[in-house]
Amino acid sequence: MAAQLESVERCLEKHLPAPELQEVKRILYGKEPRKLDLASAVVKAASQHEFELQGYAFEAAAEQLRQPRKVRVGLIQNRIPLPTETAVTEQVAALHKRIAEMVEVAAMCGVNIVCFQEAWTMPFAFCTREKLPWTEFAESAEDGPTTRFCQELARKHNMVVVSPILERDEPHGETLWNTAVIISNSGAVLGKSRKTHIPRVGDFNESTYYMEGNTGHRVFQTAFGRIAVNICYGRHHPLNWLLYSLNGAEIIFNPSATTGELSECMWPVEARNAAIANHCFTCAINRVGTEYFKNEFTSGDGQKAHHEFGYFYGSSYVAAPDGSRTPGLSRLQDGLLVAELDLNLCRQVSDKWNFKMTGRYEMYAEELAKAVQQDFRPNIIRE
Ligand SMILES: NC(=O)NCCC(=O)O
Repeated sequence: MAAQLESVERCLEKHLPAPELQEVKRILYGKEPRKLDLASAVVKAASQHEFELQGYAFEAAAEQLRQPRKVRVGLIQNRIPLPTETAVTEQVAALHKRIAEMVEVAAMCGVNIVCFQEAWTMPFAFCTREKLPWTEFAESAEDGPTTRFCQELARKHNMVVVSPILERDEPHGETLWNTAVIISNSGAVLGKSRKTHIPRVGDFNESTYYMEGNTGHRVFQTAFGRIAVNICYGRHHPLNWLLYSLNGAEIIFNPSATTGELSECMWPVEARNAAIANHCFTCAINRVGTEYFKNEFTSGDGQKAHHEFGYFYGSSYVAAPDGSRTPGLSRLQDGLLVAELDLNLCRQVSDKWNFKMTGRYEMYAEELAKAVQQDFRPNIIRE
């Protein structure tokens, strides 16, 4: 039943009278980003390929010494096109095909940096705790078929591609990782960023498959700005966002896979709060739909075994450092969200709110260093 709601914003638009709607939007979403005027050919292409297309621009004040630094990001959310029982190579090929057609439209919209959802080349099968065939979806981040596919996209469209995959690290004992590969608009692999925090909640049994990432909080200098990737569960960890920001990230992508019962009330808050707290843009992406697995699995909660692990509610959005945000993409269908970001807004908001100056990092560092010691005792004053 809940899965039938298209989006919170559509619901508000449908039911609130115009003046109240404007006021509710102002309070809930902040300054409304301008709607992008997308060419009719683009709108038609999206509709032909049966996905939603939305476009917005976040503007910054004009400055005397700096030109506007406008970059267009594209967030892609999608269902898995084939049943999970289909041969691995067929599933991957179908996903490549789907993403290629969506990226084609992103290119028509002038997108400079595109990011896909977490583990985009596969069903989110970690709930099953089975190894085969799911581990067969793992690929080399440096030269696997998906990275080569994304390199072609990057070259063809002069676009930076953020490609979150299940990585098989051959030189290190063929270990598995949850990794985002960052491909420059030149087509070169700029590097990779591994998921820092592995969930231990509900059916997200990912710790059965891979370890906490060891790539730290690296930031990638691209032709269009400095970007970082905070994969899914990392969004619950404010220090994770902070460290990408301390390393200079202007845009932090959060490719995710998360379900309604578990996290939907947290979704609109976390990435948006990170944009505010760190004076940067954040881009939250979630997959869509219900994925069915042939073999039943249990959730270790005494309930009956089941074949699905919940509804992935889409709702991808972009948040800006001034607290404003785009509406979410649909909860129900594939979608491309295009957002034009003037990166000058990051410093403008920083100069206004000064969190990087008012933050007491030395004090936090000192107290954290004590808190992780074995002999630590909480600093509680008692009568
Ligand atoms: N993929 C993933 O880390 N999901 C965990 C659930 C959540 O963070 O909402």
